[in-house]
Amino acid sequence: TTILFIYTDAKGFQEKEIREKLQAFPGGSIDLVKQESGIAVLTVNNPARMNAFSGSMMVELEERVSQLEEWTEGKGLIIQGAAGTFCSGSDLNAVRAISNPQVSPQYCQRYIQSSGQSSTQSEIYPTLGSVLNVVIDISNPQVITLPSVVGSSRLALPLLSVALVEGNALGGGAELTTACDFRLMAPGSVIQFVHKHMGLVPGWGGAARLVRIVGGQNALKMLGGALKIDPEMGLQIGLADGVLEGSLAGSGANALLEAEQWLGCYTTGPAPVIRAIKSVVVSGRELPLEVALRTERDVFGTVWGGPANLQALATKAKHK
Ligand SMILES: CC[C@H](C(=O)O)C(=O)SCCNC(=O)CCNC(=O)[C@H](O)C(C)(C)COP(=O)(O)OP(=O)(O)OC[C@H]1O[C@@H](n2cnc3c(N)ncnc32)[C@H](O)[C@@H]1OP(=O)(O)O
Repeated sequence: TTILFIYTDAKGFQEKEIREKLQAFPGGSIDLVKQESGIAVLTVNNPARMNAFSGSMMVELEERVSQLEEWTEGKGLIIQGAAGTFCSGSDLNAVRAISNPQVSPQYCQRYIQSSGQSSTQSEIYPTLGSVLNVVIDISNPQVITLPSVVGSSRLALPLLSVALVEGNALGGGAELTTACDFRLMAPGSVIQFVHKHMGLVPGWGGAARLVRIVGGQNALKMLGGALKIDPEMGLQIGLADGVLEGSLAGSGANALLEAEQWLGCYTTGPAPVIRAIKSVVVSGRELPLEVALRTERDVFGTVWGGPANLQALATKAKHK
């Protein structure tokens, strides 16, 4: 299965073992609603901790992404946080427990053994990060399966994805926003890579993606200054793709409606065509040119002569 592939492929970790370790830190949920419109909504739901990621939520995220991979009618994905705020990163209670072997000696011992690390406390924290990295990076919301004709491995979900940022996206939450194609910010919202204040750097792939989104100069400033990026600054540096209207924002339902309308501009049309668009753009961005060109030709072959193409030819469309 996909899950098995993910976990066994990643540094030799076994699925069951990793699941058990993460499940030792429960709380919250990752909720998925697939809609008729072809747009799914994924909600990071742990409001008592400002939607921080518990261990069990990591496991659920991977499961939801697998479900999205199997959703062939899907075109778009909105990732939001529950109760008007996005995500405050890792659950600090779990991080503290793992950083202190006296709180959870058995867990730490097993963890250290399986990861081949030594047992000093300073090595335990980054080790947790690498487990989270395995889960987030490989099952990040951009992970896609290219059409089988390409014979390629997973790159990203074949869905156009948006992070709907209300309230705060901090630490790992800021990293999660970068795993989406687009970011929409509500008035008053903040994206902040607080890693420096935690004595850290991003470890979930957030730095590498951030550089691609805003460029090296802006990424250095954002990480170096742990800058609070508001919607205006977000637009200015290209981190935000849009700002929600003040009149609609503030109520979760309205913000979501607005995000759906915004995303609908790009997902209107037949699913195979929208998914093909995502595939050619991701392969163009992520793969070496020669491979990307080959991929594009193959993806083209999946829509050429397809229903949408034939219908367009039959209607003698004018594009003005
Ligand atoms: C740096 C990367 C690293 C990784 O990759 O693993 C991380 O992501 S570490 C986590 C980084 N995030 C933080 O440090 C967030 C810390 N929290 C805050 O700054 C504030 O709580 C804030 C701004 C999110 C919200 O402030 P506000 O005043 O509106 O609410 P409270 O502070 O009263 O928060 C309510 C409640 O939520 C708990 N909380 C918030 N964030 C976390 C978290 N990341 N993990 C666990 N719990 C969290 C907070 O402690 C409060 O709980 P309570 O029991 O009511 O005291």
